[in-house]
Amino acid sequence: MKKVIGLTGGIASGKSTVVDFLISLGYQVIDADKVVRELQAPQGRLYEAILKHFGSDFIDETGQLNRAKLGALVFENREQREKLSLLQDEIIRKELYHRRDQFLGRENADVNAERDFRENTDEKPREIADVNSVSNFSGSKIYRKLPSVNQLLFMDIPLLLEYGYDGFDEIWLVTVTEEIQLERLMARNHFTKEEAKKRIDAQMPLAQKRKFADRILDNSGSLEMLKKQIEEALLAVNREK
Ligand SMILES: CC(C)(COP(=O)(O)OP(=O)(O)OC[C@H]1O[C@@H](n2cnc3c(N)ncnc32)[C@H](O)[C@@H]1O)[C@@H](O)C(=O)NCCC(=O)NCCS
Ligand SMILES: Nc1ncnc2c1ncn2[C@@H]1O[C@H](COP(=O)(O)OP(=O)(O)OP(=O)(O)O)[C@@H](O)[C@H]1O
Repeated sequence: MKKVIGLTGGIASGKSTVVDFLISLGYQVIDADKVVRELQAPQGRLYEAILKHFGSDFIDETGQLNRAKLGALVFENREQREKLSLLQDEIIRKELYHRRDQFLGRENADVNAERDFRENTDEKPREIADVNSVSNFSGSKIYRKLPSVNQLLFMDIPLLLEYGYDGFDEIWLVTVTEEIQLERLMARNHFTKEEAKKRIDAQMPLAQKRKFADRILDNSGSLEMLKKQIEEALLAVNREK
């Protein structure tokens, strides 16, 4: 049976890092931030609506949406953030559910989507070395099977809990300590402490998100530690199928 796993977290908690690893293993991922960027591109379904409601000040000289400028506005001002959400939410939600339904075979996929799906589909079972196995010490590795790549779909949705997305078989939460989240966000986006805090405060606190999660991936440590937790989570999906 196919399973849909909702992947969420906080801003800069490491969702894309988890996604990169899942993709390297061959899994299919719907990345909500990427879908939003596609919809916000000129000709995209969100572009005209944003232009109409926020004005041409938010369009740059190449005709693209100036996301940095819009981001600065909406994270500064809750009312503007709600206005943007009202404008975008339904269209984004429909698109994400449509893509999920294509994976589940609930809709007739269009030609391109179907082709992409087939190109990404690989029947081979994934195998990884069991990192906890004693036999590793004698040099021979024990392999345990990961779920096959066409059995699972991951949906990376930053605001999954805030916006009440549903229909997942499991929810995985990528979490970090508040200090590390702030540090990584400032470093990645070159934000001041104040700018970073505003973005973090626009989301449900990670401590609160924990109670909605079926699995917690703690990304406060190294990338290696994160990968081990992802492998364990994948093996658990297989055990519980
Ligand atoms: C405000 C926008 C233009 C800023 O763009 P920018 O390129 O600066 O940021 P980016 O899109 O890469 O988002 C980075 C992160 O910010 C966080 N974030 C984005 N929008 C919001 C929001 N409205 N509230 C809280 N956090 C948000 C998410 O963790 C996201 O991963 C853009 O994020 C946007 O359109 N956001 C709304 C997206 C949305 O409604 N998504 C719903 C499905 S998750
Ligand atoms: N274990 C780790 N150790 C050190 N740096 C890390 C680790 N995991 C992620 N990072 C770095 O932290 C930053 C945030 O990670 P990432 O972009 O994956 O977060 P995200 O949750 O996808 O963010 P957003 O919500 O903004 O899309 C990136 O610069 C990434 O390279």
